[in-house]
Amino acid sequence: MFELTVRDEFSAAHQLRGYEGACENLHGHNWKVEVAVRGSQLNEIGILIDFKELKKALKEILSELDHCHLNEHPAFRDLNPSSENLARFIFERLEEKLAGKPVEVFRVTVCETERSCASYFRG
Ligand SMILES: Nc1nc2c(c(=O)[nH]1)N=C([C@H](O)[C@H](O)COP(=O)(O)OP(=O)(O)OP(=O)(O)O)CN2
Ligand SMILES: [Zn+2]
Repeated sequence: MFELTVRDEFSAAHQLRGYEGACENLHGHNWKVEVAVRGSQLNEIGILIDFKELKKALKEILSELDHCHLNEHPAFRDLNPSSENLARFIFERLEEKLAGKPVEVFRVTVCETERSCASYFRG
């Protein structure tokens, strides 16, 4: 089994509805995102999937979130744009984009700061 990871980032504003504290107010983060995919079948040149293809898929998803007020995004109108929910959103979008490819999305990690990250994976 092989595991590949790619990383990217986006900047966005959010507010955590119902949070008791400053995070309920509108504020922003430079979110860092890491995606891990797994698979076992290498192609004839010895790669699982081109890093370029993974990075392009991730970039397309993050461009939808970049410079947005996340609470106004259709996915987060009724769901708090927490790091956890963002990680799951990116995971599910990536699964759609990589359908039919020889990899499984394994884990998506979203970091609000260098010290605070949430990961989503299927347990
Ligand atoms: N489990 C989660 N907890 C919190 C989330 C979240 O998405 N999942 N989000 C927030 C807020 O977005 C807040 O902006 C971040 O708070 P915090 O990590 O405390 O940010 P600080 O800038 O204060 O970071 P320090 O590491 O304390 O400097 C809150 N909680
Ligand atoms: Zn925040």
